[in-house]
Amino acid sequence: MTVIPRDTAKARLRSTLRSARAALDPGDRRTQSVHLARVVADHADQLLHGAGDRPGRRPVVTAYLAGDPEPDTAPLLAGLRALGIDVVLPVCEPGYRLSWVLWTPDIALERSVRAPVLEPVGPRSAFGELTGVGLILVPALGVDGSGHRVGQGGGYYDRFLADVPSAVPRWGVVYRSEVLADGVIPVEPHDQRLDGIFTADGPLRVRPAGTAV
Ligand SMILES: Nc1nc2c(c(=O)[nH]1)N(C=O)[C@@H](CNc1ccc(C(=O)N[C@@H](CCC(=O)O)C(=O)O)cc1)CN2
Ligand SMILES: Nc1ncnc2c1ncn2[C@@H]1O[C@H](COP(=O)(O)OP(=O)(O)OP(=O)(O)O)[C@@H](O)[C@H]1O
Repeated sequence: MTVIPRDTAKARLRSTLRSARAALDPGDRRTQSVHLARVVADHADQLLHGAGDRPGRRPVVTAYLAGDPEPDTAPLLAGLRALGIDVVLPVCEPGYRLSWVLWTPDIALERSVRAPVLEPVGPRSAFGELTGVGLILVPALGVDGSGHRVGQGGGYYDRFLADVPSAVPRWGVVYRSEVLADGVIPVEPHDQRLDGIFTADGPLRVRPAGTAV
């Protein structure tokens, strides 16, 4: 099981954000999740750049299977698939690495042995084995206006994003109250910045397109 430090400024912020998220009204969470799915579907195309320009091949988005009280990604996954976009989902591997499984609506799910999340059961690929990935959707508890992110604390996405070409856009998915003021998130050297934030209110680009990490 993932070991997470609890006594740092970031750990305290994580804990505050977790409590605030859990305190959101469930109806509001559902409504925001549905709006979020629409926002992502409406903007995926322009973010995907040339990822779909491969004859006969579908563009690919990396997403994730949300667990309560994260914004529900079920409508989002279905919405992307309805647009002809392949969605891949993460599996937690040893060493805080992620592998990826192609999502289908009827895919079997099982609880991860490494983190309290559900994972798809199916053939796994390393990110480098995937072709056509044009957008990375990143789970977060909060993101600030410079693209700094607080996640669940495993460091899975910081490690993953460090190895992904910066040309592939990486966008956080949060409730609108989780867009934080600059300076609130303690930044560490390993932290990977995001290019933008999806909320129910729309896309918010926080770094100019093409900026190097
Ligand atoms: N839906 C979802 N899937 C994901 C992530 C995520 O943030 N959300 N991850 C993003 O990296 C990875 C899993 N990472 C995680 C790492 C630790 C915890 C975790 O331990 N959470 C506990 C807190 C334990 C504690 O308080 O110490 C919890 O939620 O109760 C959750 C996810 C990959 N899959
Ligand atoms: N590229 C990396 N190489 C080595 N260790 C890393 C790297 N990125 C993060 N870590 C370690 O992972 C741990 C968690 O990092 P952090 O608190 O930033 O997680 P997080 O971004 O909130 O989590 P997650 O990405 O799983 O949602 C820290 O102990 C950090 O040192």
